[in-house]
Amino acid sequence: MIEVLVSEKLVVRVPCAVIEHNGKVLAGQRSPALSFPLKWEFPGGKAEKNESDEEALLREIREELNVEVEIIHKLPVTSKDQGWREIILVPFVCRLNSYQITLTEHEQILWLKPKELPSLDWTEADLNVIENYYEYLSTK
Ligand SMILES: Nc1nc2c([nH]c(=O)n2[C@@H]2O[C@H](COP(=O)(O)OP(=O)(O)OP(=O)(O)O)[C@@H](O)[C@H]2O)c(=O)[nH]1
Repeated sequence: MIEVLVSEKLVVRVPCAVIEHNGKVLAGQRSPALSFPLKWEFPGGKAEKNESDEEALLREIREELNVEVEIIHKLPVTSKDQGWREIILVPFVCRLNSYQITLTEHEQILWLKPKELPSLDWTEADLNVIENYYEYLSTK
């Protein structure tokens, strides 16, 4: 009999923020020292145990950008199989509540008009987020 070992895949839930300000959206470039070096992403990060998506998002944004944001809309959850793990992105459209951004993790940030977003080299999972954001904008 052939035995097949089916290992459980790690599933990582990552709330992230599409932060709007003055008609533009914030994109963050990952550090060259991290996984997916220099790829662009929406700021956020892995939720900790017993933390809601919203709590994790607000904490990550404080940690990464040192600003407060307000959640205004939840976009559809999107997932990406990365081989050894599955990333579940939980995106929220947010507005900035404080304006002095201090970067603690990202290489750089850019403020782009929504239509300019596809010009960057995003992590694969984010392409769905951008599509869903456009869908949201079209219904506003
Ligand atoms: N914050 C954020 N993470 C994203 C996005 N898209 C995407 O694939 N990810 C992935 O989700 C994971 C989020 O992890 P994290 O921000 O908490 O910490 P990290 O970079 O050290 O993670 P890692 O070392 O596990 O890859 C990263 O692997 C990141 O590449 C996104 O738009 N925003």
